[in-house]
Amino acid sequence: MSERVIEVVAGVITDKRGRILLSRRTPNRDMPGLWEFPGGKREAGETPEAALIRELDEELGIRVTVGPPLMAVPQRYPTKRLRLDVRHVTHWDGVPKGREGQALAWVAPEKLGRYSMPPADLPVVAALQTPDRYLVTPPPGDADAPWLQALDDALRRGIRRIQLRLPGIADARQHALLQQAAVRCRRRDAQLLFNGPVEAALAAGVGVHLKASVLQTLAERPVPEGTPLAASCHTADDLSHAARLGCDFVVLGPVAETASHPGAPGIGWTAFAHLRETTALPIYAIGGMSPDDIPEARRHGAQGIAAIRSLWSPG
Ligand SMILES: Nc1nc2c([nH]c(=O)n2[C@H]2C[C@H](O)[C@@H](COP(=O)(O)OP(=O)(O)OP(=O)(O)O)O2)c(=O)[nH]1
Ligand SMILES: [Mg+2]
Repeated sequence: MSERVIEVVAGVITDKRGRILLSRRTPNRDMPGLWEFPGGKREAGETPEAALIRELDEELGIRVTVGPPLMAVPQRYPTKRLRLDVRHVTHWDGVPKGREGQALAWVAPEKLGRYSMPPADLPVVAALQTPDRYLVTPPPGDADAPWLQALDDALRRGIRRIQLRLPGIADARQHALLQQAAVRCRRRDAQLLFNGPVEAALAAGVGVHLKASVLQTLAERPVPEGTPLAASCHTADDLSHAARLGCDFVVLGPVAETASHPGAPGIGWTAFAHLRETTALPIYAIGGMSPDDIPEARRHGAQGIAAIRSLWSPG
């Protein structure tokens, strides 16, 4: 991992209808024909904002106001390493034109998946389409009612992606909680993934979350396309295996020390970003994370954070 990292800055330009502008790479460059967020390489001494303003003028003929960062994706390609720094563009003047002969398309966010994009863009698309928080449930205590109440509270607070994890709970009780959680999530249009037997998840009509140890035993996708599939990853090997199985997203960590594994140090953000480089999967950072960590997670290529405590009973 010695080569220089190429710094690229790109913009999410949104029209009044919420469609996003993509630009098609021309035949004479690398990755020809792929669609991308308009932008380009930062020049020496240039800030990311100045680079984006210059690139969008050169490539599209528009003058932009650069808004907040969406995320930055460290990515390793066969012959280079880059860091794709993606910014929202909050305002622009002029009519975008393909000034370098490139095709342009305005695309509704939910349709971005129909466009072939470079690997570094896949986590960015996921961040535009799916939640920045992935709640992992704690097991219930003696009674189910307070646990179900806490689940409802989390849904009411806006949690829309949940891993049902019930370590140490007997099968019959797990099954009953799965049914009740599935109903509640469906009502709120939230995605539920069961960290447990695949057959039980399929019968309940929910997705599957694979433990790292289970992930490694599988040779192919254990659920049909369309059933959400995620996995817990700790190593580059876990990540490549999850990508081969066709996981929709993964969690990677522990980033920091966590109350569920006291004394086990986290891998830290630098190691997280190095692992992130090796895959195009959308990733949530896990391990001692709270919503306050989302901006830092996004600077290191995560689309957000996964957590038990800070998302289950905040404050
Ligand atoms: N602009 C942009 N580049 C991306 C995206 N995703 C991605 O992997 N890349 C890669 C493709 C290229 O290897 C690199 C950007 O280089 P580029 O060729 O567009 O650079 P540039 O606009 O400065 O053009 P040039 O003067 O170097 O030809 O980043 C993306 O969404 N937008
Ligand atoms: Mg460019």
